[in-house]
Amino acid sequence: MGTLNPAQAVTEDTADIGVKPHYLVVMGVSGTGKTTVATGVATRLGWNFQEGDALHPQSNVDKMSAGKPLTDEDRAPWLELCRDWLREQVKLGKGAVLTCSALKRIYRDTLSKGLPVEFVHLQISPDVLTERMNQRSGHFMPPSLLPSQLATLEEPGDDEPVIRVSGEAPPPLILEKLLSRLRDRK
Ligand SMILES: Nc1ncnc2c1ncn2[C@@H]1O[C@H](COP(=O)(O)OP(=O)(O)OP(=O)(O)O)[C@@H](O)[C@H]1O
Ligand SMILES: O=C(O)[C@H](O)[C@@H](O)[C@H](O)[C@H](O)CO
Repeated sequence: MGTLNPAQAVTEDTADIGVKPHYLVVMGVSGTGKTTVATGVATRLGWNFQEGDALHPQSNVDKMSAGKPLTDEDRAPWLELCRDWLREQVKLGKGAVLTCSALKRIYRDTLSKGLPVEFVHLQISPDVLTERMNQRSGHFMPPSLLPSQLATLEEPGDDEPVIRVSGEAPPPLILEKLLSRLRDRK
């Protein structure tokens, strides 16, 4: 849940010129800046936005809040809801962005099967992540779950529909970089 607003720092003249609708899943482990970047993209381009964390069953939120990592079984119903949302957005046809950790390849395959979904992987070092998680307050995810998040992450392969962006720059710069990558992607 980012407090920074990258969209504010983007000037009018860099606008959304040349960005056609995409269906993005901003992925990565907890604290990478998914919400910050995804809300920036959605605000800038007028696309629909869904916070993936809001689709978790309460049992998953309770489990993570108690410092216990989710299993494949825990994540399955959540991924289905994420996929339902993406499917609906593709039907609407105006572009959309979802935050979802999508840590394993099989999760990404579930989300994108038969849909024109692309993943935005925010890459960030464990040290920066730890610092961010420790500084963040008011979020259910405890920093103690970071090692299991990192151990579970399967980096997207070159055969996957992925846009890799460094998540370490200030949010406005990440947003500019991503918009430029989207403009280049037809
Ligand atoms: N590029 C950035 N530089 C510095 N701080 C950032 C950056 N992006 C996000 N942050 C801060 O790091 C914290 C995590 O960001 P955010 O909530 O967007 O991550 P997230 O990946 O959505 O996390 P989660 O999956 O746990 O909800 C927040 O306090 C946010 O303000
Ligand atoms: O797959 C998972 O383990 C979960 O989705 C987590 O990644 C959290 O939902 C999220 O990142 C909140 O911090």
